[in-house]
Amino acid sequence: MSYRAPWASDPARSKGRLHEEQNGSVRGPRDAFQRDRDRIIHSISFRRLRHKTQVFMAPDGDHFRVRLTHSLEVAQIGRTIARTLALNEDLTEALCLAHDIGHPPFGHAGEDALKAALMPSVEDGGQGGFDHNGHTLRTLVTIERPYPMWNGLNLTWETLEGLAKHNGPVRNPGWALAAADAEFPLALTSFSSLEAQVAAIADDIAYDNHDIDDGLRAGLLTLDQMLAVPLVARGWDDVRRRFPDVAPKRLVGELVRTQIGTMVNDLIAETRQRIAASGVTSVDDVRAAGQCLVGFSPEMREAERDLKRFMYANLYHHPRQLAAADAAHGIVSGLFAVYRDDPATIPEEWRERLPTDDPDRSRHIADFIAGMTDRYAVSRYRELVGPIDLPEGF
Ligand SMILES: Nc1nc2c(ncn2[C@H]2C[C@H](O)[C@@H](COP(=O)(O)OP(=O)(O)OP(=O)(O)O)O2)c(=O)[nH]1
Repeated sequence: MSYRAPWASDPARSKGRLHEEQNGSVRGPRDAFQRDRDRIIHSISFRRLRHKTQVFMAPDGDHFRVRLTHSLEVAQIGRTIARTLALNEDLTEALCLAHDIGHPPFGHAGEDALKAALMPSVEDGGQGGFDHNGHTLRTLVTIERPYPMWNGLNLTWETLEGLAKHNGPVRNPGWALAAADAEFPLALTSFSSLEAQVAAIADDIAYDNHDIDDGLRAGLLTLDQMLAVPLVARGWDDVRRRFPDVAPKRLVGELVRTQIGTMVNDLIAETRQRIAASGVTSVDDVRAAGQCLVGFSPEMREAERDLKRFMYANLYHHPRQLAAADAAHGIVSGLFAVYRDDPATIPEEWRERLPTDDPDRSRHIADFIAGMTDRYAVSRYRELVGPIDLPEGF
């Protein structure tokens, strides 16, 4: 379409889908990337994100982010950036909405437990390890089964490619990514489209900011403590100057809004400059550019790194979070051991497809566990293993 930049992804020029589709009558007016976005929204894995940990495990408070609300905030930020840069909004949105679909229950703690259960080295008898980005591809290509004729959502090459390269070009794909790439080659070593680069950085902008909001809400962070971060201190000065008579606790939302706006504006200005300087004229040029064209200015990159360092030290690794992560690790590894030692405990739908030998058997069990929501994992653990006292922070 004419309002899109020449370096934007174009659905009319998509490299297509793995399986040919002939159901033209139900296709309607949507283009390929709109259909990808809609397939993701209608998938079971997407719905399950509503009960999967972002930072706080199975949170009781209705106002804390979970993977679903995080993904929606990422999509909102991604669409704003894509529209301003005249990129394809639908592809950007599809990538934002799907980027966390491979997360197991309990976020990083659940992932660590599955990593430990599936030893990485296949040569040494391991099962190929576990990684949430690789598992996003595996979920969308193999595990989701809404169609009668093939496994997976049969998404376009551009959507799968963007998800595979969420963290940039991939030199050493893990097991799941290599398997997806073997089925539908995704040119893993080149750079991704600008839409995928936008989705990746929209992810960071969203969680950098909403985790401040949630950390304050949970009482694990204080505003005074946060002012040690230069980016936050600058935002806070700006907010206080604009609203000198408003009580500080009423201004947290304004601080988060201001900071998202500052990061988005910095990103757009820097990206415009990089695109102009690179001389790219097509999406193929973008993939061959040898660098990420979407990015923060050097000053903002440094400021954002400082913020992340602070958040790891003070929120993500807060003693209360570490205790919750320990308990979550125990739940996931406990479930893995039960299902492996006593396959009769696996629900029929998964048991009837259980491979007879390792590593396929362990992988199948990990697929089942990775799809669980936090609350489903807790309830299965209580039923199959025994009572568990969940620490504060669960
Ligand atoms: N509770 C807790 N949360 C964490 C930890 N590490 C990261 N998080 C939270 C912070 C963010 O909200 C979110 C970022 O992790 P993601 O898996 O979404 O992104 P990450 O950059 O780790 O990987 P990705 O970009 O998806 O490849 O998870 C942790 O060790 N504990």
